[in-house]
Amino acid sequence: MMNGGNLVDNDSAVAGGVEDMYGEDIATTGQPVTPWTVSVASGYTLMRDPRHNKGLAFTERERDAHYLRGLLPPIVLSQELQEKRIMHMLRQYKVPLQRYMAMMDLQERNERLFYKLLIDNVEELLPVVYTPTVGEACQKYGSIFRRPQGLYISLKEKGKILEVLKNWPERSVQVIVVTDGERILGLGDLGCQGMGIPVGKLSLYTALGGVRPSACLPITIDVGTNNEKLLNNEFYIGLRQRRATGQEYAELLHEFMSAVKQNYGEKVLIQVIIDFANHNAFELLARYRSSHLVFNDDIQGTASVVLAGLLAALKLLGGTLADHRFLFLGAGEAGTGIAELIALEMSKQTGNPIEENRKKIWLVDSKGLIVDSRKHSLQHFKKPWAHEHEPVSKLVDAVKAIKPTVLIGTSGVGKQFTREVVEAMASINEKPLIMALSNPTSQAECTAEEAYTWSEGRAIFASGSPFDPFEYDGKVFVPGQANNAYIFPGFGLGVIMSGAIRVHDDMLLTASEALAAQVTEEHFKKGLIYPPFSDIRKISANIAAKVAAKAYELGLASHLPQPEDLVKYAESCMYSPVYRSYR
Ligand SMILES: NC(=O)C1=CN([C@@H]2O[C@H](COP(=O)(O)OP(=O)(O)OC[C@H]3O[C@@H](n4cnc5c(N)ncnc54)[C@H](OP(=O)(O)O)[C@@H]3O)[C@@H](O)[C@H]2O)C=CC1
Ligand SMILES: CC(=O)C(=O)O
Ligand SMILES: [Mg+2]
Repeated sequence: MMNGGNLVDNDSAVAGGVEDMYGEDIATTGQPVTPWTVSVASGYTLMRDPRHNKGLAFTERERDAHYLRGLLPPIVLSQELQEKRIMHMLRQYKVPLQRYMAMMDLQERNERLFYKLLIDNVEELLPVVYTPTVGEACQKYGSIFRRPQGLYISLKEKGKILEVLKNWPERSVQVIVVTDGERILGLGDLGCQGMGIPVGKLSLYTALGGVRPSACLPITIDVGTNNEKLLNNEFYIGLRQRRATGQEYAELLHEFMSAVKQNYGEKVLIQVIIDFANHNAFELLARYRSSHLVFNDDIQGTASVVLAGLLAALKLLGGTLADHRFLFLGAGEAGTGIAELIALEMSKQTGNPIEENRKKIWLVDSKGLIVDSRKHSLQHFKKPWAHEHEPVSKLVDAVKAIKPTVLIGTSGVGKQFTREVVEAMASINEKPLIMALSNPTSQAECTAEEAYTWSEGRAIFASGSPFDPFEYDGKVFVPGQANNAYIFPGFGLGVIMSGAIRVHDDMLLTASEALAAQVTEEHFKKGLIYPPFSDIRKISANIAAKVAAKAYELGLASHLPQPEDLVKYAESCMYSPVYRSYR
């Protein structure tokens, strides 16, 4: 059964006013089509339809009109009271995974109530549906699995991916978030169980960026896993084989990318690539960025959010971006992605060639500082960062040698910013800027408490997963959360509302500036370099407006004419979870 509302995609209308929504008319007699039927839900079916269910909030009139009498207890609750009741219930759970499961159950039961909770209680619930709890949920996905969410495309579907896409009940998809599960947060290869990440990210596209839930499609591509524990786990939900690589992998991914374009068209559909291992992630982005509307959240989204934090932090640190020296622990997707965007912004600001700016940025990988003598054996994305220097193997020695003003952790390995490292940063800088970006919390390079204590309260600190405020020497420090969740929802909305056909680096830079502009004096006083998530819908509308404006300026926007007030337009496009009345 199809849900009502939002079924009509005007672009697919055929002559004569008949809409060929399901491709039945254009299909030849030899091509299989899906026999969709559309019906109006009522009674028990209506209550079991998460998109339309209101539970006890169905009004007396709706109960009469929709055959619900007797199926519900007599009381009628407001959505606000339902929200209060469920928040109360959630707070009873002491185990984060129980909260996660309760939230997933709610999403499956009553979608609008799920989003109302998430929007109204974003700071409390973000750590539940997103990092860190989503990490644990992925690790245990096989055991906690109830109803499947999203689309699973495995090697078994090779040659049939277009048909699989047609099984998805929504026709007006605007954002696809896809993972192959090989690098889930800093937890490594979780194979098919990585599905929790696209599901979680897309719930943020809706809650934080206002993209309609029906327009969001989470996908996991299952090419096997090299995680022995999962392969030997009887509850594992994915293909029980080692990962396909090389041509077999490339062919499946190519079929997927082509099928998506064929099924949905290239206009106004952003394919967001997340948590792939870096060797595939860079390759996919390079291969498809000129033919598809692709966005790699770990490379591009992370870069944009960190640059925003740096631009804001300059108000506390002083100087321009080019006056600072940057050292990264971790030279993968996140590390090199951020480094490149910083260098690009420096070029925009100073007019210096990007090669010059790169020299202010140093990276350490698992083998030590990236230096010119290692160039021949480096992966291609590390080569631009191989500067002249003698080899240095330990991070603390790299800190002492490079004397960075900013230290950024993107290693996926916890506890790497030791006391020695933080103290070295604090001895070089009055206000050391330390970002421990690795997720989930267990993988953070250091905790907020460690950063503040070891720097004697002088560090400016932000982390990928949230930390509670910490009191040191009578002062309360509020750690910021440097997470791409600040950027991707608003960025996606900006792309969708402008009908941008490609993602351009200038759109990332403008998103950073838009986010940095939302940090106020009041936030700086608390040591924050990001605005609070509680303002995220307003922040996302601003990011969306700036991204859309840039798309129009670059000639990449296809929704014409350009709306006059893009912030207002962004706000008007945003999904609201408030219940609708049923006739
Ligand atoms: N806060 C946020 O918004 C985001 C956070 N992240 C987090 O960043 C982390 C890394 O992600 P990503 O860049 O995609 O991963 P990658 O696998 O692409 O990169 C990891 C890098 O860390 C290096 N590394 C691993 N172990 C060590 C070590 N012990 N010492 C020094 N370097 C080490 C690796 O070295 P080598 O190359 O030699 O193997 C590699 O260069 C993850 O934990 C992820 O959760 C990612 C995206 C967004
Ligand atoms: C936040 C995110 O995208 C990651 O940790 O991979
Ligand atoms: Mg990620």
